[in-house]
This record gives sequence, structure tokens and C-alpha cells, in this order.
Amino acid sequence: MESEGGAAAGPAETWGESVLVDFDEGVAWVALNRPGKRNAMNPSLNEEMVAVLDALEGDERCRVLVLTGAGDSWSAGMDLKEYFRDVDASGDPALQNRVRRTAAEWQWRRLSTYAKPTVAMVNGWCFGGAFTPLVACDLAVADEDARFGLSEINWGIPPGGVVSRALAAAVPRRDALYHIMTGATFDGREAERMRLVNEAVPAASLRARTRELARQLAGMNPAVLRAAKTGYKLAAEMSWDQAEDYLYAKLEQSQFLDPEQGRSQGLEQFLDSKSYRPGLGHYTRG
Ligand SMILES: CC(C)(COP(=O)(O)OP(=O)(O)OC[C@H]1O[C@@H](n2cnc3c(N)ncnc32)[C@H](O)[C@@H]1OP(=O)(O)O)[C@@H](O)C(=O)NCCC(=O)NCCSC(=O)/C=C/c1ccc(O)cc1
Repeated sequence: MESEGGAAAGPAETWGESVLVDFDEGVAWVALNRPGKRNAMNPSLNEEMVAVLDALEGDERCRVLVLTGAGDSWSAGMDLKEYFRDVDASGDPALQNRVRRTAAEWQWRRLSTYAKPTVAMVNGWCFGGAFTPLVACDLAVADEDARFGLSEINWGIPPGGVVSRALAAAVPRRDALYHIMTGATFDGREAERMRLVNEAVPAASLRARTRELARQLAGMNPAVLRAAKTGYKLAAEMSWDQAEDYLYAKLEQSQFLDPEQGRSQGLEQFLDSKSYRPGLGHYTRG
């Protein structure tokens, strides 16, 4: 994968056959790599992605993870042949359970509470099951001409896995039901309007804008970022009383786990040395 902004990225590492990882200044660019199949997610790609997420969690070269697709697709969703027809043909319920579990394992279970910030860079086709990792990523930037669709209804199934659950968490009800029920495609601009992605940009600036965002996150306090994003996501499922207790616990946990003691630095630099204003920017990490 080419790099922008003058930074030389190393050669992309392959993880098995279906995933590429390219490290560049604290950002791991993870590309689903079945461009000939529009990056449809088959069981072996799903297994590789579980391994990639595991490996990058402990890899210092990855401070932020960007999830994208090789070629002109982000992902055409689940592989209709290998994930559905071949598994049906096996007649093996245990196999079906295993492939479903592996897909869920990376597409939302690990990704949605990943220890590091995650950004989806939607560079093209995005269908069906691909909405799950898209919503699981913390932030998303799309090519304004990328095409999205909940195509399940077009080939005779309701959305499966947790696709509808992910939509309920991310987009307004009218938009979700319209697209679930019609299967109509929409572009990156429309995805931005319904807040499925943070922003949609022209293809020519997609990587540069994603890189800028990822680099910003890579420069921030990782312990506090982790507590902030996980706290938001999990508290959304709780009662207010539970959320208050949990978020205070999260706050105290982040101080305990933060080797740079960002809170003390932040208070000192504002109240004593008066070197910054928290309302307008960050403390300087020392
Ligand atoms: C508009 C596409 C994305 C691109 O069109 P194209 O650029 O003209 O490309 P082709 O259609 O010629 O596809 C190129 C190759 O990729 C293959 N391919 C292209 N998407 C695919 C594909 N999803 N599968 C399996 N081969 C494919 C396609 O068969 C073909 O293979 P080959 O003939 O060997 O070259 C088109 O391929 C397309 O409509 N793909 C299917 C999109 C789609 O409906 N995806 C499935 C959504 S449903 C879903 O994800 C389910 C979620 C779910 C989750 C969890 C659960 O437990 C249960 C359900």
C-alpha cells in the first residue's frame, strides 16, 4: 500500500493470504486482501483477522489501526459461496457455529472494544456483513463515491449476524429500516449524512485525511484514549446509575494504568505553568 505525506512505509506484511498489514509512523494499515473477490469475507480471512488483531494489540508499531480494503472495495460483505453455500453443503452444524463464531470474534467482539483506536477507511464497495466491522471501528472516513448497501434483502435473507444491531447503534431508525428493507445503495456522502461515517472526502484525499486523523490519535495518551472510547461504548448499554459508577471506575482505572500520569500533567500545565488551555487543545506530553 502506498504511503502519503512523504513517510516511507515498509513493505506490507502478509498474514496468511487474505490480509495485508503496513506500518507507517505508529499507524497499522490493515487491508482486507481479496480484491478479486471484492474483499468478501470468507472463513479463512476471518481467521486471519482474529490473528492480526491479536498480534497488533501487542505490537508497538501499531498505536492506531486503520481498517481498509485492497483494490477498489472495502468489503463486499460475507462471502456468499464460502461462508454460506459451502458451509450449508457441509451439513455440519459444528462447522457453521465455528465459522459464525470466528466472524463475530473479530468483526465486533474484539474490534469494538479494541485496546487501540480504530479508524475504518472505506475506499469502495461496502455491503451487508461489512457494516459490522465498519460500525465496530471507533471512527470512519469514506470515499464520497464509495457505495454502501444492505444487500441481504436483494438475495433473500434478512440481515444476519449483528448487522442490524450495529445499525441500531449507529444510524437513525428511518435510514436503517429504509436500507434494510429496500436494499438500495447509497454513497459516501449519504453515509456521512446519516452518520454511518464521520466524514466523506474525495477519493484523492481519502488516505491523506485518514492518515491525518490516525496520526492525531497516535500522538495522544493511549491509556486515557482507551478508557474514553471503551467507557462511551459500554456505558451506552447501562442504566444511568450503573454508567455513573462504571465511568468513575474507568476514570480511576485510567489514572492507575497511565504511566505518564496525564491528569497530573494536564492540571499542572494549566493551573501552574499556564502553558495551555484544556478547552482549546492538549497538554504537552512529557
Ligand atoms: C457490486 C459488487 C460488490 C461488485 O461488482 P463488480 O465490481 O461488477 O464485481 P463482480 O460482481 O464481477 O465480482 C467480482 C468477483 O467477486 C466475487 N464476489 C463479489 N462479492 C462477493 C461476495 N459477497 N461473496 C462471494 N463472492 C463475491 C464475484 O462472485 C466475482 O467472482 P468471480 O466470478 O470468481 O470473478 C458485486 O460483486 C456484488 O454485488 N457482490 C455481492 C454483495 C453482497 O450482496 N454481499 C453480501 C451481503 S450479505 C452479508 O454480508 C451477510 C452478512 C451476515 C453476517 C453474519 C451472519 O452470520 C450472517 C449474515
